[in-house]
Amino acid sequence: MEKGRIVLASASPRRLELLASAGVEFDVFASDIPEEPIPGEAPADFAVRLARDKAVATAARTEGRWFVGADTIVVCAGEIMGKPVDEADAVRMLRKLSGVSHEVITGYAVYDRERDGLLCKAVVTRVVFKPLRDEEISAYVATGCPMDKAGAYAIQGGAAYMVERIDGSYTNVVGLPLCEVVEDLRRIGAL
Ligand SMILES: Cc1cn([C@H]2C[C@H](O)[C@@H](COP(=O)(O)OP(=O)(O)OP(=O)(O)O)O2)c(=O)[nH]c1=O
Repeated sequence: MEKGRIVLASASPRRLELLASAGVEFDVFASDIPEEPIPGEAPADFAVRLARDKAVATAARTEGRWFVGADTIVVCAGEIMGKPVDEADAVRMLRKLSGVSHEVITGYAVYDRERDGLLCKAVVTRVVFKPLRDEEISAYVATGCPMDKAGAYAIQGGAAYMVERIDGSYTNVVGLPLCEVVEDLRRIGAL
């Protein structure tokens, strides 16, 4: 694989690690896209729109052929949860997730600059949390870990023990549905 042809449009260390773990060679270029849902926008459409914007905006700013953008959101009882704005917000989100089922949606997009082609998808994983005690929530929030995670938790970190069940892709929850992304990159000739 010729280096520099795939660009991951992300500042997320999780996405970088996941894509690298699949043996894909790529460059990284962080995008800076405002993340606000349009009123009435369906959650999956929102995640895909952001993923597309990240990929396309990055293509305008740096060299490369294929640009991969992604966005992960948590959806619980109709609420789209991005990253918490502060610790109180993280506590609120974790209380809401306690003992119930929610969806983690990662939208991803691959922009092919040479063909001006765009591939976009959303992958959904269902996650069920055990009921959380207030002390568990406050201890976890005090670690600081929830602050840069959608839904205020990291399944790969301190929240692993809170997860009772998961139905669907695990890497999708961490931030990039690896199986699907690698398959798509192969299909479009990027790998
Ligand atoms: C639910 C969950 C989310 N997350 C992370 C993945 C994403 O990094 C983050 C959601 O924020 P995103 O806005 O999707 O991504 P980002 O801002 O971190 O990076 P970029 O936009 O530059 O690509 O939450 C976990 O690491 N573990 C989890 O279990």
